[in-house]
Amino acid sequence: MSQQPWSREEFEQKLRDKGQYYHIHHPFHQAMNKGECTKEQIQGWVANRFFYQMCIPIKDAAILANCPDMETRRKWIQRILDHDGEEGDPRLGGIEAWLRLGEAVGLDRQDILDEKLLLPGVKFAVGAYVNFARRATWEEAACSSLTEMFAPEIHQSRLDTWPEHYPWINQEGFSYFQMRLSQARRDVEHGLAITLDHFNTRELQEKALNILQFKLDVLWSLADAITLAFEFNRKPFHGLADQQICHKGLM
Ligand SMILES: O=C(O)c1cc(C(=O)O)c2c(n1)C(=O)C(=O)c1cc(C(=O)O)[nH]c1-2
Repeated sequence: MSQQPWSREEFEQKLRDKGQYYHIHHPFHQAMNKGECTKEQIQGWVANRFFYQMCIPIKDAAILANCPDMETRRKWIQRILDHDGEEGDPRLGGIEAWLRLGEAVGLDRQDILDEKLLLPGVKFAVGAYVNFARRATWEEAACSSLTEMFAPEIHQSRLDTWPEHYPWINQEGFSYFQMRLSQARRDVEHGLAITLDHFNTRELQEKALNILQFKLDVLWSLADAITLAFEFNRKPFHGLADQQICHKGLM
């Protein structure tokens, strides 16, 4: 016989407990927030995280494409506008704000766009997330966005520690982290409501926890790839090529 579903409150708590595996606990993120990273390491993270940034609206468009519910689409579409920015709106979209963070840490905007520092491991991790959103149901894909429950804390910790640890970073670069504090909280409210409503048997609730773990794995793998390249100096094709090599497109 199948087990009783957890109550809404118990289920939400189990989702929130997954925060113990959030990338805020990854050694690379911990080092960044303790001021232990070099300029090259910060640049490596910013340039690679940009790929995640670029793919978020593509992932959200995939969710919209799979969602027959107009009310949900009306709310979900805001996520795309948050990242792409709206025409005529002086507020920055997330992608532009991230490019400015890139400039603030001393990177060239065109180099970021040309993926000069992008690692294959990061592409694979982010690609897995986008492809999951394409293939899964829209409720499952919405559930996978719930790592955002834990994101305001990591953005806030950067705002709290980076200006002191990395005085060479131009302060204007931090506006992305500031922006996301409120945007992530609003997104979570919506994503969580969808998840708590849809995953309403014990089997489905366990599936939701597994989906959230998948997304935690994506973020952890991304940080692992960056660690190998920028902390242990083992970029792909180390010893075989002078410059960084990575395929383009093909996702
Ligand atoms: O900097 C971070 O550590 C971090 C993590 C995450 C996340 O938890 O997936 C997101 C973001 N930032 C972020 O800025 C963002 O816009 C975002 C959207 C999503 C998503 O899954 O839809 N995650 C995240």
